[in-house]
Amino acid sequence: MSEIVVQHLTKRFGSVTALQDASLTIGDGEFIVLLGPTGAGKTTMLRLVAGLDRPDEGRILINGADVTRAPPAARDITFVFQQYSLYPHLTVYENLAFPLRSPVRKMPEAEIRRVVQNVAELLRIADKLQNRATQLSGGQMQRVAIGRALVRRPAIALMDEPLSSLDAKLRADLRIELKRIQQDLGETLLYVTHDQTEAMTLATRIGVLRDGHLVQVGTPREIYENPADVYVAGRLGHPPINLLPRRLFPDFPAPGAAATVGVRTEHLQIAKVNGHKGAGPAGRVTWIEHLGDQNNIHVAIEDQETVSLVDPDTPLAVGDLVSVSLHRPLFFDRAGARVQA
Ligand SMILES: Nc1ncnc2c1ncn2[C@@H]1O[C@H](COP(=O)(O)OP(=O)(O)OP(=O)(O)O)[C@@H](O)[C@H]1O
Repeated sequence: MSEIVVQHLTKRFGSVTALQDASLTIGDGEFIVLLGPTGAGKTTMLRLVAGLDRPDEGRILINGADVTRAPPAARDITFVFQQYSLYPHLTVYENLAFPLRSPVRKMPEAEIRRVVQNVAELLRIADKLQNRATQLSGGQMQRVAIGRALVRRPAIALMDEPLSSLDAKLRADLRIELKRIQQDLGETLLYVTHDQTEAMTLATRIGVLRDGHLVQVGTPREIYENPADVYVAGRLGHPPINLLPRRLFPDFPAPGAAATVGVRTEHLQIAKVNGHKGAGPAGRVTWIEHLGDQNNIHVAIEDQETVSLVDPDTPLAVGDLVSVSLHRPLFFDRAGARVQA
């Protein structure tokens, strides 16, 4: 069992506050993804949990023990970085066996063989065990790096954009495998990315960071459907959520404080109107993107550009007049905070 508690962590670098009062509890077997743009504080949080940096304020507990001042080696953690960090002169087998060979563990060689074989099979690199690390492809190397982090069953494995240096196809394959392995092993993970697809598909919970603040923590579905503010709403969804002034929808019931209406592309529904205007505000089709399985229809409502996701068979052309209807809109006040309907 593992539980990692991060309490009120603050880290400053000179005049920059990289992390401000961040608190998070990571339960056993959770896959927590920290999501945010560059400079948001994701790596800082990871490095503090790893013990590579010391916080200015706050505490870190791993399984009840306060490790805030403990060096990395004294914490029950492993990490994987963006760049492969294998021992190039060793074979894949030796790379995987290395973390198990610590003098403290005294693991018998037969047991090491069994564990390494098992992880190699999970990672689908069992046929590469005798290869040197340098004889592997990028994807295989990163597989081994992930295997090496998981092989000794740490309290928590920390991963900083481990898939970002791989090409898109490999990244998608390894993403699925990483999730499968994490589930099979019941591993606890803290994972940093700025890729929303990784966050949505890997995480049991996502922590959204902005300017050093952990602004919301929730399941991918909670973050997508129930964002705390305009910023979080804009982090997930591709194309991004439509953010429109309230005045465009005078007939739509909305809370008094609502200044902005947020509508996801799949919830902005449009219908062609012929001559007479339909219900709701009218818009004009300005651009059509054909994606194969769906079309992104760009619609101008007055001076506002919006995007609607429609079935590719819908007969629409640039210049068409459409009526616009909103489903499950989100409301935000002037400051961008969520206002409940
Ligand atoms: N060692 C350092 N010295 C000075 N400033 C730092 C240091 N490490 C991080 N920072 C600053 O702290 C802030 C947060 O950085 P951090 O690396 O945690 O962001 P990030 O969300 O991981 O970004 P990225 O996606 O680019 O890795 C940034 O403004 C960064 O410039």
